[in-house]
Amino acid sequence: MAKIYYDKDADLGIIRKKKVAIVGYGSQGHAHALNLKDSGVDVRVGLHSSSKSIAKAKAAGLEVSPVAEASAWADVIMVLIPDTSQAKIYNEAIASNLSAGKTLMFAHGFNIRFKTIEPRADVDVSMVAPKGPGHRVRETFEANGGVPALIAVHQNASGKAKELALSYAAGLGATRAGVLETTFAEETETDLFGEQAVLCGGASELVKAGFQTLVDAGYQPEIAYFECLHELKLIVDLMYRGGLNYMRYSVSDTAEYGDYVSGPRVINPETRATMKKILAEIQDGTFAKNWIEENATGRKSFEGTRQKERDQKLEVVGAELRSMMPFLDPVTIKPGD
Ligand SMILES: NC(=O)C1=CN([C@@H]2O[C@H](COP(=O)(O)OP(=O)(O)OC[C@H]3O[C@@H](n4cnc5c(N)ncnc54)[C@H](OP(=O)(O)O)[C@@H]3O)[C@@H](O)[C@H]2O)C=CC1
Ligand SMILES: CC[C@](O)(C(C)=O)C(=O)O
Ligand SMILES: [Mg+2]
Ligand SMILES: [Mg+2]
Repeated sequence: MAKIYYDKDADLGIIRKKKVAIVGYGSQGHAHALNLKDSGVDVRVGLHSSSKSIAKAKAAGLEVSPVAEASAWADVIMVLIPDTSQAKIYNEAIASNLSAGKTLMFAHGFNIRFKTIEPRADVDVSMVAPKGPGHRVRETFEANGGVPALIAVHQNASGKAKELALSYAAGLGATRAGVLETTFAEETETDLFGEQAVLCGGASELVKAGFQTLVDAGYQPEIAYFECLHELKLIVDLMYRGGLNYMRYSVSDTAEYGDYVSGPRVINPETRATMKKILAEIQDGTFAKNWIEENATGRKSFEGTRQKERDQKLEVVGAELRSMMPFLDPVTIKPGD
């Protein structure tokens, strides 16, 4: 049985007595910094001098310092820059400011699991990993809710690493939803698998393949967009509230019958075997090695794919349709974002 912690299990007073450096002000960074600040925690954001996030963080009322300075000032250092930049920044600006008794924290176990960061033994190393995108971590907190999170302790020099991680999770709003205890290895492997096979890779390819099948068969792209992307959110919202059972209760019996007979033909034994292979490549370090190598050699393949994906017909049609639905608060991703 998973060990799950809620508000009543966490002491917010622990993190309120600490100085917390949030390194990075992107998707997770802005959410952690602002939620903790709103929870009464003494927060400072650490960014490099040419960072385009400095202005945003200052405009939100946060104090900003270079990463080394923020790390020297802090008792707790949360690393929230991209996974493949963390080892370099850790070696250049954090390690020498990480003295005995301090706490180093992560929101994903990648660099500890794959040993690209190996902190000194006399510091605590822990993780609070939200199970949701950073912008949702902030929005849900502002609506008095929370996004669930995983906590783990890699080094417990003080003997109090878990209590501090739980307190941090409370400041973030995660104990309102549930905080599950895990290890760095379990978080890293399940998170990478989930985003690749289901949440990002699996869902995107499913949407693209459905859209393309309809368009190739001569149906209107706008109808294909509404059918395969827009309505997906409405369906997933039902799952979010009541699981597959509530979704199947709400859709027609015709849709439910189609779900049972056709779903297993899309996600078939071959797809399941591929999922196992993807998991094995995460576990044996192949995925991490390839991703680190891609970054070290200039991200050519990644950037090329990103551009192609951004320009595809599904995105062009979708942007047009969303612009007619201001109530969705549509977002346009521009080059450089
Ligand atoms: N995205 C998410 O929702 C989730 C992320 N995580 C984990 O959280 C961590 C942070 O991810 P995420 O929030 O997506 O990161 P982002 O890509 O959003 O981080 C961007 C921030 O990092 C700064 N940054 C980028 N490169 C460097 C660098 N080389 N040196 C210093 N600062 C840099 C950027 O500064 P600049 O202003 O210069 O751009 C910006 O402030 C990762 O470990 C990730 O796995 C965990 C759960 C969900
Ligand atoms: C699903 C992607 C994620 O793991 C997340 C938002 O939880 C990430 O790495 O961004
Ligand atoms: Mg995740
Ligand atoms: Mg992830």
